[in-house]
Amino acid sequence: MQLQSLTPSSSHSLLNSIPHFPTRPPSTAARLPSSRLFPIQSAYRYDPVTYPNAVGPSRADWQSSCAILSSQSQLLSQDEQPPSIHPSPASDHLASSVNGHNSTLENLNLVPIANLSDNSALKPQPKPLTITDLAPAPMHGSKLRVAYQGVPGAYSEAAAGKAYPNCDAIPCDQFEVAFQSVELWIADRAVLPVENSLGGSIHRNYDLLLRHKLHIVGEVQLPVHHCLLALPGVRKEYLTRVISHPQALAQCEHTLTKLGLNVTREAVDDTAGAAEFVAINNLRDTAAIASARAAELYGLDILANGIQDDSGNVTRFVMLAREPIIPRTDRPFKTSIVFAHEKGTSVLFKVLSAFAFRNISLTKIESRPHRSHPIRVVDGADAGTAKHFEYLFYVDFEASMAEPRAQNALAEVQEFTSFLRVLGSYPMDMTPWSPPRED
Ligand SMILES: O=C(O)C(=O)Cc1ccccc1
Repeated sequence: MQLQSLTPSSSHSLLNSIPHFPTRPPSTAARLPSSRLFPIQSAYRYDPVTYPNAVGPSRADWQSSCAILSSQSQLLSQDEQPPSIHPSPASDHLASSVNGHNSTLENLNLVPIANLSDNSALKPQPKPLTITDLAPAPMHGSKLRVAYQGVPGAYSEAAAGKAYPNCDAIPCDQFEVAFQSVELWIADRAVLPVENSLGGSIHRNYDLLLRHKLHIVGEVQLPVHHCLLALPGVRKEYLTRVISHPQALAQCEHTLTKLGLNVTREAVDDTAGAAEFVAINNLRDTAAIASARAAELYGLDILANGIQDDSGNVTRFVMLAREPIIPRTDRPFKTSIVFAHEKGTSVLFKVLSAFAFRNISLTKIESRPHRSHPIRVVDGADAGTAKHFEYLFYVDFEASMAEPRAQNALAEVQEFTSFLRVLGSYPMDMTPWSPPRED
């Protein structure tokens, strides 16, 4: 995997290219003049002496820009339609490209038939689209851009690299920004941690899946190997505080006590961000729980290695895209759904029996209270009415939506529920992994 360590100039060219990206017309936010993307200074000063291995200021520029995009995009309607594959009249002037076919409206031959001259047979004809042109694929060079929440060295970045070797991993300061960078065609995929073998489900991220229209197109399971990191020369006895992502703190709770540390725990947004924070602020009383790679990037020492309470600590991440993938049956697939019903509890029993009856194994079931926020249940005309549900149920099952048994199960589920959404049908991560050896 290649890190998104953009030079200032490449960072600018990335953002300057936003108005020219898409085959599909970019949204209002993406069409902002690029000059409006750079009024904000970096949140911190990049100091190459303090962190020789850290990424440069361009990452902060990138994050600032994402933040601007994020705030701009909140002005857009929630119900904005996904951009159409055909350029709209307003964007006819834009050169567009379909997976490497550089094209304007004319040479894509999308003009009305009447505009073709009689001797059109003599004219060079456009190259026909092939099936690969229609598949969701990166629009900007051969590298997939994968947005993740956190800074370089975060586990989500490693998950992006496992799912898409050779991708450009793009750090975002919030999950919301990672989602929106895909929705706005700045990134091709977003990576989202959803559950951990020790800490359980990451509920907030399930809620995000529902608030956005992205589709799950893949999953990866990542063994997570935590380290205790501090500034060079700092000893465990000097520590009064340990900071990290709440999941990482939970996963190391017992080991921290066993190490004899008398420290307060403080939660921050991501593990590598904690390491960066210790380094930037030159904190000699604070350690971070993060990866060995974060130690290397931010110039910290590893005081203790493999401090997770369970050596079989695995986090599951899902990969999100604007378009669903076409489900197949030639390899194991998983499907994720979310459903709700206005009243009555027997619906859960009925739904589960729809799967049991067809021998479809469930790998996950999660319920989320959902009293305060109404969900818009869209009808055929895409109008929709707001409905309040007591609980939402998230279910993962081991079948592909290309299989008749899965289709029949969902047809039945639909009969019992008032709200049903397929979050995605995607290949299961079958890679074997083994816990790292404890020394
Ligand atoms: O903070 C990170 O590095 C993440 O990617 C989230 C996370 C935190 C703890 C375990 C796995 C993923």
